[in-house]
Amino acid sequence: MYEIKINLAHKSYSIFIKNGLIDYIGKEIKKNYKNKKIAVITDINVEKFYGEKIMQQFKNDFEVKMITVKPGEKSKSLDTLEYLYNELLDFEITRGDLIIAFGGGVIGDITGFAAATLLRGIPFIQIPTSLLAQIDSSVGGKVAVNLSRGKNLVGNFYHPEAVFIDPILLRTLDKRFLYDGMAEVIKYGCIRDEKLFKSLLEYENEHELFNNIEEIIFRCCSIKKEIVEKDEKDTGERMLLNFGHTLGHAVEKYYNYEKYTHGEAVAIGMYNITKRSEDMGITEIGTVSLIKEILKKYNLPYELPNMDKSNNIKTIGLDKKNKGSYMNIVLLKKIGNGFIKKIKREDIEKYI
Ligand SMILES: NC(=O)c1ccc[n+]([C@@H]2O[C@H](COP(=O)([O-])OP(=O)(O)OC[C@H]3O[C@@H](n4cnc5c(N)ncnc54)[C@H](O)[C@@H]3O)[C@@H](O)[C@H]2O)c1
Ligand SMILES: O=C(O)C(=O)C[C@@H](O)[C@H](O)[C@H](O)COP(=O)(O)O
Ligand SMILES: [Zn+2]
Repeated sequence: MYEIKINLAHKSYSIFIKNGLIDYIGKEIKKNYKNKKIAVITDINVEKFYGEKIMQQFKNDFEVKMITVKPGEKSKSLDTLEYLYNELLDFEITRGDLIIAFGGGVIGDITGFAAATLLRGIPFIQIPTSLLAQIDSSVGGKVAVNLSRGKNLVGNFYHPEAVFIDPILLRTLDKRFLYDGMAEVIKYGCIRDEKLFKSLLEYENEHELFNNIEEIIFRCCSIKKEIVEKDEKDTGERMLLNFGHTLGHAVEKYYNYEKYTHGEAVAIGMYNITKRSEDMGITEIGTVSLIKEILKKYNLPYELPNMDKSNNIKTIGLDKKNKGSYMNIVLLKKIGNGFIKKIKREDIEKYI
């Protein structure tokens, strides 16, 4: 079993990674939690595959309730949040109990935000089930819901008590969402780890990728740990994790979260901002062609769709990396070497 400890000034917690962990997760949780109510929040797809399995783990030792929402980004909304608050209150949950986020990034983000805010904070655990959630969203404490104006506009930093990752759960993941997660894996390679990037280019097939998935998850979570420990609140280095997201979030929102998944939109964002920065002489020549090659290999889009530019600029105006009249954008010097560039708001058009 891999264990990665996240050490923050105010809290520490562990990420456990092991094939088959789902089969004894109840025992692991029981080591630290007794006599508690547990509310498991999930979506319909994950419930279909693993609902019974997870309930089986808790039903003898805890009073447990499963709360299920519709799958997909549209569920990361204020309406779903209110539904969750009501279900949790019907269960008479208290701050002495436990909430479990059991699903992909959508479930992790909304459950984390509900846990952060209901009764001013209830402890929660992440059991991520999609690749994206296992390598990115379950770690680091960013929790949020979307508003109609944009992504993650209402949120908080609220860390889980622990993260339990079982890569075997990825076997039932739809191929589209496997690649969706690969976009964020590629992101880590771009900003921090040329070796990871190159190995992703070299895998001959999906079988080889799956053979290495536990290590890939470990590597991505380790990079995130290093960055989050230095800059938990996203005021500096953590912004690197937002590579491709300035434009990506605008693309997702422009199509009302229906046309592109988060990872697909981030792929478009990474390619297009790098194309511009390479043209401007900021990024080493050849970088964008490597990004194109890797995105094509993992069935990810890269071309910017024909969108209304002024609408995009308006959405980007709400990006959380903005500070007053300045924006922070994430660019690459080359593969494996990301940096943050401070630009004037009016200059953003040059980069997107
Ligand atoms: N908090 C963060 O740091 C952070 C980081 C990256 C992304 N995010 C957020 O994460 C979200 C995207 O996450 P996602 O890609 O996991 O989307 P998702 O939660 O919608 O999951 C993708 C799909 O896979 C299904 N699924 C999940 N696990 C499965 C399994 N094991 N077997 C079968 N089906 C399964 C889900 O039902 C869903 O249909 C976005 O909202 C994004 O903004 C947050
Ligand atoms: O953990 C981070 O920091 C990230 O930026 C990770 C991103 O992959 C993720 O999509 C995050 O939710 C984006 O955050 P936001 O601050 O741009 O809303
Ligand atoms: Zn992301």
